Amino acid sequence: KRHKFWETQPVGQFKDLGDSSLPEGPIEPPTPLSEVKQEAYNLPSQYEWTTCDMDSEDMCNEVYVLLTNNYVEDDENMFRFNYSKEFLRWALRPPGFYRSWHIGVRVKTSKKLVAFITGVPARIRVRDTVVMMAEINFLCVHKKLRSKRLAPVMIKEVTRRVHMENIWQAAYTAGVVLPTPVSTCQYWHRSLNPKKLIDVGFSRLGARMTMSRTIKLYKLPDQTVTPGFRKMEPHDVPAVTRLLRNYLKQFVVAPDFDENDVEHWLLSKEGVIDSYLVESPQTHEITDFCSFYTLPSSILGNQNHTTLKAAYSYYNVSTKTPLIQLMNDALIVAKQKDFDVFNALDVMQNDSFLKELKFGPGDGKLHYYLYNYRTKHVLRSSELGLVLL
Ligand SMILES: CCCCCCCCCCCCCC(=O)CSCCNC(=O)CCNC(=O)[C@H](O)C(C)(C)COP(=O)(O)OP(=O)(O)OC[C@H]1O[C@@H](n2cnc3c(N)ncnc32)[C@H](O)[C@@H]1OP(=O)(O)O
Ligand SMILES: CCOC(=O)c1cnc2ccc(OC)cc2c1SCCC#N
Repeated sequence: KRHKFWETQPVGQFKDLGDSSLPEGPIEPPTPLSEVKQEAYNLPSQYEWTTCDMDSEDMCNEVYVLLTNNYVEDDENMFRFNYSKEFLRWALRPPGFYRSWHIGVRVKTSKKLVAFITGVPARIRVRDTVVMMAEINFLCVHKKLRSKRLAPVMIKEVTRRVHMENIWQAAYTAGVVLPTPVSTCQYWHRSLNPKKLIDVGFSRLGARMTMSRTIKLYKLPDQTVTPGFRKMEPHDVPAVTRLLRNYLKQFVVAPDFDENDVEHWLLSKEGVIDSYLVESPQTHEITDFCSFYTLPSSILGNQNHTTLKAAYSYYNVSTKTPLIQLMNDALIVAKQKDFDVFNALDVMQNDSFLKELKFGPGDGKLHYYLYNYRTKHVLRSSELGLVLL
């Protein structure tokens, strides 16, 4: 497949696969800041760049509406991600964020927002090297403006703005295969509301299974079972940071979270992120942690249901409680909160609980990418300690 744009970019190229003489690390050196292009890339004449201030209710709403109608759908067009405004504000304003990296494209005449791309700064460790990167996300072009090569311009513009902050690497995920994945993961789904998943056509009644038998199969206890299992609170940030930093050391690629990052990314926020921990009733030590984020999806073309309430496994650490028991408690809490499905990638040690907790494999893959950073080998999904939103 010809990748006319991606072949021009400092990313692993398919032709280089297998060439193990190429060293791990940056593909191109930084450019002197004085040589970074100062002016924005040219858009087709009827469009203009805009910076989307997510603090502004109106702008945040415009972004929400664009994504709600034009963002990612599954291959069968059954679902479309429906990130909430609160989620977008959370995802786009971590410590050290740049408003200039929240980039929109408007129609000059109508001022309608028709495209969007974002970056947020993140310290990402690759093996023993911590690299300042931009996490790129929410790339979206309105359905009516597709296949006009707008995406490469959006990507070059966010690259330019990231370069202006003296950052030269990026991390991103996509369901499409581009040059060249550092790793490829699989989605897994655990039904919490099997009747709804069957109604919308995602799941099907198993052979020789009745609906009541299926509901019984996925039934969960009303209460969590682990002693000391509770919601994370602000005063837990130092202990959770220690626990998480130590746990993430085992993975080849992982965020280098400090206390500020943990406070932003992992403290519970109603309807956005839920985080729990196990505090030993005897020693009051924090021994385990689990978290999931809330990402609903619009259900496309169904008479009885409009929204799928989905929880997505985020970061989980088990040092005393068996991971299977910890994650079963996460399922129990998600069911209590009326989620329809609990999704997880086969990253980190998730493979150890997926089948036993009755997750089923999805048909979608998620490819992980680094920009301007080569890894010696393609990584196994269990070597990934990074979850992007
Ligand atoms: C140092 C800092 C560096 C920062 C930047 C790092 C890199 C960040 C990269 C971005 C990371 C985003 C991560 C992220 O947001 C998470 S992945 C979600 C992406 N968004 C969607 O799928 C929403 C629905 N689809 C659309 O809005 C459009 O189809 C999009 C906008 C996706 C493409 O618009 P279009 O109208 O359908 O297509 P053209 O404009 O005609 O352009 C075609 C070219 O775009 C390439 N393409 C298609 N999908 C892509 C994707 N998901 N990543 C990268 N490239 C993608 C494609 O291969 C082709 O290039 P090629 O000819 O070389 O093959
Ligand atoms: C019921 C299981 O599927 C999903 O939860 C779901 C929901 N919405 C989507 C929107 C766009 C979409 O595009 C790839 C996929 C989904 C999926 S499956 C992959 C995400 C996970 N887990």
